[in-house]
Amino acid sequence: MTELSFTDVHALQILDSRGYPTLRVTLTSKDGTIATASAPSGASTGAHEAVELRDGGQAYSGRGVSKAVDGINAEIRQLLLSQSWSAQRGVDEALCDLDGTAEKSRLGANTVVAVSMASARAFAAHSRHPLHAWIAHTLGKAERLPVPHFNVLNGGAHAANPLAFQEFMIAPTGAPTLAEGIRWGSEIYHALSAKLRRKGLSTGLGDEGGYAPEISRPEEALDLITAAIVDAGYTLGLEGVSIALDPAANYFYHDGTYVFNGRSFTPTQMTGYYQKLITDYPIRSLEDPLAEDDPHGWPELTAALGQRVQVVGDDLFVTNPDRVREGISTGAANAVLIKPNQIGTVTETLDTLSVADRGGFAAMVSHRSGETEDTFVADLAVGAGCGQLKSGAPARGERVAKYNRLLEIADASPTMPYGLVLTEGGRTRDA
Ligand SMILES: O=C(O)[C@@H](CO)OP(=O)(O)O
Ligand SMILES: [Mg+2]
Repeated sequence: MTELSFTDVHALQILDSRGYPTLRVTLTSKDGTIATASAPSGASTGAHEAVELRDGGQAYSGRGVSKAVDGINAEIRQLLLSQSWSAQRGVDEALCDLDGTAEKSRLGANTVVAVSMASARAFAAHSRHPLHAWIAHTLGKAERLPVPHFNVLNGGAHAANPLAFQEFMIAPTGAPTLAEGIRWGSEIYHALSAKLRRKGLSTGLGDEGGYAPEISRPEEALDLITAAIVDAGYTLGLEGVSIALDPAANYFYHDGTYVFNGRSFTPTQMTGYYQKLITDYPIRSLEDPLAEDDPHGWPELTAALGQRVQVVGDDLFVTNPDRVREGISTGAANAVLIKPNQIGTVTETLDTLSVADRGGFAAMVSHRSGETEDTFVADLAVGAGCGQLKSGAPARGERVAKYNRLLEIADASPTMPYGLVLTEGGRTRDA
């Protein structure tokens, strides 16, 4: 393949799904392709994530990104136009060098990730492959349509209700095809709305499009969701519809104790609490069940529950290959959440996927709570072959953009397999 030459680089400030400023970049190549990408933004961020650049020097999403946009239109433009490029890794390494900080704070992770994703699209187009196929080829993996994990009930930092747990997801693990799975998800989402209305509960939405009723106990949320699954005519469990939780436990962890619903739990008691939840409900995945600063709790929880459920590190690993490597050696979890903007470049994201794969960890690709219409993560999930994507509710444009992109890929590739990749014990694994 000939080298890729960029002829123009241009960024502008746009809005994200929460109505906060973010940025979009467009790269024009000599071969005539135009590649764009937009930066998403998290609300419940891990302490070790790469850092966004916002005007006024504060990490508050309400601030503008004009400095970040200027950085792309000046410094980064100059860098990308200064030579031709043989591979994505070269572009990403040059971006990291230009930034010069460990956490990408000078140019900003929002800047770097948008340029990196747009560049990956340019390389894919240059090689005449769809983005997902280019990713699979770069990783040496077989493509697979992921099980969509629909976040149908929101709490924590994503909603104004008193529910401490952040995300309650339904996963059509037993659906025969992606299209069927997406239909199941939408039917259950609407059954849940009807159920909430019958109970006089609000159907107002949280940041990811899930309902945010005024409830506080996780069990209440799980009772509503399992009832909605049954109301919609589906069975509970891996052969039907399973549940995945993201408690995002950082947000209710204070001085070594987990506090919610007027009760306090030690890390060991939290493991006992989750044990009961996974016994009582068809839960297959627990993301951030404990806080990022609870190094002893994680291995203990994974040893106790890891044969029965997927234990996913999000804030714990922040898509960082070194942190995942450490987690593999300590047995802190058995899976990693993958969000490109947590680490900053596509190459580092793919490196994290490879580290996880070699260490026997599963992976789930994820959107952020502040999103745009960019669908990069849909292609990433397919190309990684990891079998799982979470992109919020089956409603709201920025969330369904990803699910609709999956449907488009499925339509163009009728023989591509769909579903989780499971070990004999029923745990998720990479393909
Ligand atoms: O915690 C999470 O997994 C994410 C996405 O759902 O939320 P945020 O983007 O706010 O970090
Ligand atoms: Mg999370």
